[in-house]
Amino acid sequence: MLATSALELHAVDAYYGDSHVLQGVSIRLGQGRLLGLLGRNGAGKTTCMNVTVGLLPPRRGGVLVFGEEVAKLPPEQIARRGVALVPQGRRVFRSLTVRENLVVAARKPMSGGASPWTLDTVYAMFPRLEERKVQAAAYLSGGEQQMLAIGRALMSNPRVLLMDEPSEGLAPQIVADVMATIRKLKASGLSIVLVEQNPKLVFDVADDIVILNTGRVAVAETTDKVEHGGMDLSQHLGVF
Ligand SMILES: Nc1ncnc2c1ncn2[C@@H]1O[C@H](COP(=O)(O)OP(=O)(O)OP(=O)(O)O)[C@@H](O)[C@H]1O
Repeated sequence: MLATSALELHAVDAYYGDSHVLQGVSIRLGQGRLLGLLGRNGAGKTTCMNVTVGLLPPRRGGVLVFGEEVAKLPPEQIARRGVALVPQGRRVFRSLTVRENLVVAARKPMSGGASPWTLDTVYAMFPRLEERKVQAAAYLSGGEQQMLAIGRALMSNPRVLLMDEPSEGLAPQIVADVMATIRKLKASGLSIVLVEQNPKLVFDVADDIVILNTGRVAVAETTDKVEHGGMDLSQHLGVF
């Protein structure tokens, strides 16, 4: 029998108004694994994140967090169960200081979770944030804002971390830093979904890959199979 998944979307149908955006989407994230969620612009990746955190309740289907059904719960209740989102575009609180951004997100870990993240451990991971702790987030560079968005999610001591295009708009060296951070988080045992446009970035860190194409799962395989299995990915991802 399979071990309980960290996260499972089961036959999810989701709509924006009349627009049927996710059509029977099933995704399984194993505990301690990193799943790369790929797909072209508009494929439905962010919508999967919104469904998972309760911002867009699915019309049909289930969302299970460590085996517990959460699809009908409000976002706050889902966050309490240990799901944190690093949203696309960072969305830090621009008028708050770095420290305030982190403190407002603090939450005790669920019992049995990994060792707790605190201001000190977040600053140890991102020394740059400590250097800039009294600055308003609006004055941070894009890379620093991404560190802050990740640090803020960690302050909630999640069991499942969702990252929506964390490399977007960043210079290559900063992207490399973000990917190194993601590797460390995976090594700490966190279960992670990494949404990306760039398959090469994902192939480097992911255990498993799901590719969405116009709201449906087109591919769900191990990274090794996707990368070396001779699949034709161009129909789902374009040229890369
Ligand atoms: N708030 C909304 N209202 C109506 N339609 C939306 C809304 N947000 C997204 N959509 C539509 O839903 C579909 C899926 O969008 P989604 O943002 O999930 O895609 P994505 O794969 O994350 O793409 P991107 O890489 O551009 O972020 C698209 O057709 C998009 O136009």
